[in-house]
Amino acid sequence: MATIRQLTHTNGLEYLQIVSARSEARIFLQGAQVEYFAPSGKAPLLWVSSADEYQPGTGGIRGGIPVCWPWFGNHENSDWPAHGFARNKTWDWIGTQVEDEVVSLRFTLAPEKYERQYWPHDTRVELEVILSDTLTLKLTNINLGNKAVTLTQALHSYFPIGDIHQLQASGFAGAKYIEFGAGPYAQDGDRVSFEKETDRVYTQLGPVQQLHSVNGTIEVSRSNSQSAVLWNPWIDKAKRLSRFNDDDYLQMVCLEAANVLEDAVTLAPGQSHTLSTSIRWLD
Ligand SMILES: O=P(O)(O)OC[C@H]1O[C@H](O)[C@H](O)[C@@H](O)[C@@H]1O
Repeated sequence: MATIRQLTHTNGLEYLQIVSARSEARIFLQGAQVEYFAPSGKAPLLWVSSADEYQPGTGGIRGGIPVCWPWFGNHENSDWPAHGFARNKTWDWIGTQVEDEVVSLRFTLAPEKYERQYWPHDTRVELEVILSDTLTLKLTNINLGNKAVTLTQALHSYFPIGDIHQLQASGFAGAKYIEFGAGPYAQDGDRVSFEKETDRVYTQLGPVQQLHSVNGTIEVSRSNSQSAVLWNPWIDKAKRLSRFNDDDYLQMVCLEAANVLEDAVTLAPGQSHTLSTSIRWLD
């Protein structure tokens, strides 16, 4: 029988703890951030830094799946916050469904929490988190106004890959990427391995990638998304990053289901769009 408890972290943030026959998860209301997910009998599928202190408003927890909305990365207005404001705000938990030990939870960021100087638009944003043997996130935007709205976004997933030197990411054949402001480059082959700072914004990317790690293979699939970000900060950036240990780069990689660059979402009045990603252990 699935249980859902609303708890308060020792440092004050509220979260939901969900335990079912299929999986165990924690979701923080700040940012509607999934911070922990493990299918029954398997290792956690998400990575979190031990350096994070779970403080409010610091850009979310360094790990799990921060929601980057209503823009991804640095805004063209350089003093606007990186990755939007949604990851710093408390979302409302608005619905729960349990069927056959699959738990589905819905969250929304109320318009009164929007930073209006950045987002004057009349939109509704909702995140559905589906906890089964697989973790699925669906991020829906609806344009309730009478003008077209364009946004970029990402489900910024951090994965526990054990040893970055032994990681191979696959599923990139045919894609293009921009890195450190340069490109687009054509992807060379299907696989990516890591030997330096990597911060690639892929476009024209197929719907399924895999992370072949010493911990096993993680499959990440996406829908309504032709773009994704592949990130490891490596040695120097690890030292500069907040809420991150110097050697954390060895153990994590981010593969972020996105709508960025030419894959940005433009919604006509009344139109909706759902970005989704599913994550599972393959072995
Ligand atoms: O430190 P944050 O604002 O959470 O950003 C963390 C990272 O997010 C993305 O992966 C970007 O591509 C990186 O350039 C950035 O460093």
